[in-house]
Amino acid sequence: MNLTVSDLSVARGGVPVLDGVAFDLPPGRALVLRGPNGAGKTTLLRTIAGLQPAEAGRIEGAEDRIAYAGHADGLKAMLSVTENLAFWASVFGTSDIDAAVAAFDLEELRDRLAGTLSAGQKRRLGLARLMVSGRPVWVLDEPTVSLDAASVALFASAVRAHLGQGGSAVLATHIDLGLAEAEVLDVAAFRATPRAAAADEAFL
Ligand SMILES: Nc1ncnc2c1ncn2[C@@H]1O[C@H](COP(=O)(O)OP(=O)(O)OP(=O)(O)O)[C@@H](O)[C@H]1O
Repeated sequence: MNLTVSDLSVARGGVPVLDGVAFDLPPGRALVLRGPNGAGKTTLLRTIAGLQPAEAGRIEGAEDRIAYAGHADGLKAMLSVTENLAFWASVFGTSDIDAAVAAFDLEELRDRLAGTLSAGQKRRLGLARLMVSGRPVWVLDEPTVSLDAASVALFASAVRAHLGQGGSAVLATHIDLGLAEAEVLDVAAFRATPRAAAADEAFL
């Protein structure tokens, strides 16, 4: 099933950010969002993930199919690495955490409390959660922040494996992950024009 976005308008804090966003993402493909700081990548990803409503337009193929990883890792500090992943496996109704532990090189950290991990280790654990979710569409906002070169390579391999298994991914990233099969969407092309009516109201 494709993730299809049509004529989508998104806003942040009541201010229009993007208008007319459209793409069609089939299984096995990745879409990389580009654009300068403040262009609207996070706002678009949050809307696709269902964390905020769209102003207009349609999103098809998203419901119950998305695993979202945003700026916050969303970890439980007082649970171990294994317990965090087991918790998420129970939330998503899956059971296998071993593949995610191996893919993100977490074996030696299994019994460590998440709160005691380094920033990059926390990020690896947060990303490992994507695999545990079993969800086909990964929506990722700057997933490589805090990762060293080796961890970026692990992450890129995990995304490639996910695509190879028929998954898909929409991700905002400023670095090249070497995903040859990825398409690029520059969100700056969809910049919303300010609504004149809203500005006029200040002078009524
Ligand atoms: N919590 C908020 N409340 C109001 N406006 C916000 C909020 N967060 C972001 N914005 C504004 O919304 C617009 C889009 O921001 P967004 O975070 O989506 O951009 P981005 O492309 O992800 O940027 P970056 O590359 O810096 O992460 C910007 O003008 C920003 O200042």
